[in-house]
Parts: sequence; structure tokens; C-alpha cells
Amino acid sequence: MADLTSRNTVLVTGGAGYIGSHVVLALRDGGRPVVVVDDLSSGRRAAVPPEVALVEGDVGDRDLIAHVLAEHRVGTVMHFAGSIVVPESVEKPLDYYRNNTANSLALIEACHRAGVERFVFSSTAAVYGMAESTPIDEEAPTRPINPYGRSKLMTEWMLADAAAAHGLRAVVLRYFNVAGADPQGRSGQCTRVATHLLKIAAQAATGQRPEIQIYGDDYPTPDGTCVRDYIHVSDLAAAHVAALVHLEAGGDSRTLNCGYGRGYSVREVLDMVETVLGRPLPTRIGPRRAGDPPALVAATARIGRELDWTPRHADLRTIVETALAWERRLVADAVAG
Ligand SMILES: NC(=O)c1ccc[n+]([C@@H]2O[C@H](COP(=O)([O-])OP(=O)(O)OC[C@H]3O[C@@H](n4cnc5c(N)ncnc54)[C@H](O)[C@@H]3O)[C@@H](O)[C@H]2O)c1
Ligand SMILES: O=c1ccn([C@@H]2O[C@H](COP(=O)(O)OP(=O)(O)O[C@H]3O[C@H](CO)[C@H](O)[C@H](O)[C@H]3O)[C@@H](O)[C@H]2O)c(=O)[nH]1
Repeated sequence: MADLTSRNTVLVTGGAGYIGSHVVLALRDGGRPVVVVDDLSSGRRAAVPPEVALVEGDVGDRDLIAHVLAEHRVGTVMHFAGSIVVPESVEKPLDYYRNNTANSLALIEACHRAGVERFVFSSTAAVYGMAESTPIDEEAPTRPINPYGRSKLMTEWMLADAAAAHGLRAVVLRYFNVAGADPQGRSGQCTRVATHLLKIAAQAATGQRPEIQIYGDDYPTPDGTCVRDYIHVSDLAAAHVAALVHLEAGGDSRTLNCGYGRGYSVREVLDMVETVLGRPLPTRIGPRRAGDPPALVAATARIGRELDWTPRHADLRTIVETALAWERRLVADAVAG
């Protein structure tokens, strides 16, 4: 019989990606043993610290996962691996159901077989769809409006059913708009196809794009542009560590919004980028982007109550400064070859 108490390694799937790599740093900063499984489809080997084992492979590969869980004495799985581009999910829905839903099923099954009972899952505010009112609490209806959101919601359901039937305990974290970079400059967003507002603004600020297009300024919001709740990626990483502590203390399954409960409009974000930069950026008003709700802001009472988590970077200037610092570094590294 395996000694379950000594299983304290955290398996981070997708740990070579943007958010996963920050969580790996937070776990390592706390002295936790970590192993990463990543197929490097969008992640980078360099994002994983050299002392952390990186197993290159597919999270849907049951044999590989079974081997990793046993070999590294994994006690908790944090599941980030997945496909994340909303418009792509509309064009290739089956790819999203395979990579986000079917591969999550394989991973959950592997955990069940191996007796791994603690699970932390990267979900998204996209599960709420066009929210009727904001701030949005966790009891709001889940009506995702694209395959990406549906592919993630189905994983939430599988985890809830596995929890009820098999004793798996899962913390589902529904992220709002994740942005910024490690304040120590160890990681940041490196995606090849940038779609997120702040990444695009950082690319424009560093001369990699001629301009930023604002997708619509006729929304029913104070300045007509969409409002979002931006959370610093390092605070989000700390929320994962708090979720781990909750589960290790015997805590039950939870579904928790991750945001600050404060919204900023697209214009406010771009104003802050210009303030930090000290010069204006070329912007152009374009048409609305399909599927954008006017405002998405998290109700945060539940995470404040359920987890021992205090945000440390909850201001837009810090988010923008760290994102810009990281982008400058990427540009400098590219120039240096
Ligand atoms: N970025 C956001 O704003 C945001 C918001 C809400 C939720 N999320 C969720 O957070 C998670 C991480 O997002 P991210 O922004 O860090 O994206 P990312 O693309 O940077 O990271 C995803 C990682 O998963 C890996 N991966 C993908 N498919 C895999 C597979 N089948 N097997 C093994 N590895 C695989 C990629 O190589 C990459 O390293 C995702 O599950 C995403 O749905 C992200
Ligand atoms: O070049 C751009 C890019 C974005 N935007 C606008 O900026 C806002 C934020 O857009 P992002 O693409 O940065 O983020 P989303 O709000 O669309 O989506 C993100 O946050 C969601 C929850 O709020 C989900 O978590 C989702 O997975 C994640 O990508 C939107 O109003 C969008 O229209 C622009 O005006 N111009």
C-alpha cells in the first residue's frame, strides 16, 4: 500500500506556459517539489526553472501521466494545459473539446486510478458567457457563448461528478483577465499569437506593432469601451498556492472567482500604458469584436472567505509596469539572438 502522506509533489500541467510558469515559481519559492508536464505546443522550455523536472508530453497520454504520478509521488495536480484562443475555438471546436475536455478526462481518470485526490483547475470567466449583471458571483448562471468556454465548463462538471463519486477534491479557479509578469522578471507572457489587450499594448509600446485597435467604443459603459477585471498573474499564482494549502488541510471542493472586483475600461488600460511609457500610443477605434460582453467584473467575497489569499499587486500600474518590463526583455533577448 502506497504511503499517501509522503506524496507531496505537485504536478503542474502546462507549467511551461504563461500562468503555469508563474505558479511553478510560486511553488518553488515556497519550497514545494514540482514536476511539469507540457507538450510545448505554446509553452517554452526556458519558462521552467532548471531545477524543476519537465516531462515533455501530452496531458491526454494516460500511460505517461500514470508514470509521472507514481515516479514523482504526486499528491496534487494543478491543471493548466489547454488551448486558450477563443476565436480559434469557434473555427476548430473539436480541437478544443479534445485538448481541453477529453484530455482533462484522461488526466482526471489517471488521478483517480493513482489515488491522487487533490486537484486545482484553471477555469475561466468565459463560463459565465454574457453575464446579466456585474459583479458576477459564482452562483451566476453558466452559459458560455463559445466552444472554449464550454470545453472548460465540461471539465468543471467532470470534476464535480468525480468529487461526488470518488472523493476527489477539486478547487476550480475561474480566472478573470490575467495580465502582468513576475515582478522579479523571471517569467511573463510569450504567446506566439497575441490576442490579449495588455500583451498587444506591450507589443505596440515596444515597436512590434504599428497601432492598437480598440474593439468598439459604443458599449453601455462609462467611456463606451469594454470593462474587465485585470488580475496580476503573480497574485493568481498565490491563489493557487492558497488552494493547495486549503486542500492539504482537508478542505472540500470549491469553485472560486479570481479577480480583484474592480473593473477598468480598455481606454483606462491604454491610458495607463501611455502614462507608464511617458508617450502616446497610436490607437484606432475599430468595430466590436464578436462575443465581447460589455463588462466582466468578479465578485470576490467567496475567494476572500474560503482561501487565505491577500492580493499584493492589485493595482493597474503594477500590472502594466511588469508587463512592459517583460516585453522589453523579450525584445532585448530577440535582438541579442
Ligand atoms: N490567459 C488567460 O487570460 C486565461 C484566462 C482564463 C483561464 N485561463 C486558463 O489558464 C490556463 C493556462 O493559460 P495560459 O494563458 O498560461 O496559456 P498558455 O498557452 O501560455 O499555457 C498553456 C500551456 O499548456 C501546454 N499545453 C497545451 N496543450 C497541452 C497538452 N495537450 N499536453 C501538455 N501540455 C499542453 C502549452 O504548451 C502551454 O505551455 C488554460 O487552461 C487557460 O484556459 C487563461
Ligand atoms: O487588440 C485588442 C485586444 C482586446 N481588446 C479589448 O480588450 C478587452 C479585453 O480583451 P482580451 O482579449 O484581453 O480578454 P477577454 O476579456 O476577451 O478574455 C479573457 O478574459 C476572459 C474573462 O474575462 C476569459 O478568461 C478569457 O479566457 C480571457 O482570454 C476586450 O474588451 C477586447 O475587446 C481591444 O480593444 N483590442
